[in-house]
Amino acid sequence: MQPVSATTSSPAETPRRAAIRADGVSVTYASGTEAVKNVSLTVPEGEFFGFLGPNGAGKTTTIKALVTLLDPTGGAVTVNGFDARRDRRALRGSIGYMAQETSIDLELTARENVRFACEAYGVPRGERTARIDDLLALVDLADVADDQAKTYSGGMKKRLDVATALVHRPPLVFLDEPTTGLDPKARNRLWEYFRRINEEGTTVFLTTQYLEEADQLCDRLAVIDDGRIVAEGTPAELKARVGGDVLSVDLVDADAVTVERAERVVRESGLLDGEGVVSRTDTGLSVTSQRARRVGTDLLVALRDAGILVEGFEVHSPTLDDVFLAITGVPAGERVAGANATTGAGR
Ligand SMILES: Nc1ncnc2c1ncn2[C@@H]1O[C@H](COP(=O)(O)OP(=O)(O)OP(=O)(O)O)[C@@H](O)[C@H]1O
Repeated sequence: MQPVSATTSSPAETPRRAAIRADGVSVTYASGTEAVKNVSLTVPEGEFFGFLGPNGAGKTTTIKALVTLLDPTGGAVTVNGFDARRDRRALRGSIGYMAQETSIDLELTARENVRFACEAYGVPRGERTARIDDLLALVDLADVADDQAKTYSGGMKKRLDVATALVHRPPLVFLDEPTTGLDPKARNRLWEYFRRINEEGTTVFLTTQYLEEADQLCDRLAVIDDGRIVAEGTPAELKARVGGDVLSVDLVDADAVTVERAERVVRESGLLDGEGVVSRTDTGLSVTSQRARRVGTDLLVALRDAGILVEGFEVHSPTLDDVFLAITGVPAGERVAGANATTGAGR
């Protein structure tokens, strides 16, 4: 293995080695699309790291550069101490990768799929049977291990995908939007496995569009938008960056003209004292401010005095959805070309 540099954490902790290190990584596709622009990040061993971003932000392209499925046009990648250009084979052997598209063969049973993965990853013959049984038990597919994968639900197929990515017991696993399209129950079940794997020492790099998923699972997050990392920190740090509480106001008429008028009323009320952020939402407004709790009622009165009917409201501590809205200007999971609905209240 190549020597790896250590990452520093709090002075009291022993510095952990970096499982992933990306230095100024850029990827421009042949079409000219600059999908990833000068991305640098370090993930220490043992961390559960989340990589968030809206559709087309560059998450999959970054993951592909990290797992050597594509060569960056600029920058350097080191994973588990292996340089992505020089030690490609060794790097690949040291990681698990669950792609967005399934890699299982639907005609085969779960057992056959995992056995096939064992062969592909060179798991010693004598260890295979026990390894297969362990993994199928881990993802709760032991009872249906001999049924063809085509008879499985979406959640079961994803769980089989996870099992095949783990056959060689990699110290680091990349999960690219592993729960997209699953119902909440199936998603929760996968979260349990991911947690368990991480608790047993596996470093996890997860991309997701689901902010609750990131909040539930991740020690630390980076947000990518339009190919650039725009925020990084623990979920708590990112929420603190929002700067205050959030007043969500649902309007009776949430048409563009009324919402714009409501936004103007809030901004010109003087109640926010020049700080805070007012964002338009599908149902009305979101007002993020240190003063949201104190002046919430007065803002509602100002709207009523302007003839704008309020259907409902609530004040809450920031969630990652609010972080996302504040950073990228669009609600999570939405990408509106050319639109930026966030405006500073005092501007
Ligand atoms: N093979 C490709 N050739 C050209 N452009 C591509 C290719 N793959 C992705 N892109 C473009 O690169 C940008 C980043 O795409 P990428 O798939 O990395 O984003 P993402 O954040 O993973 O999105 P999603 O959440 O939709 O999967 C997008 O503009 C996309 O259209």
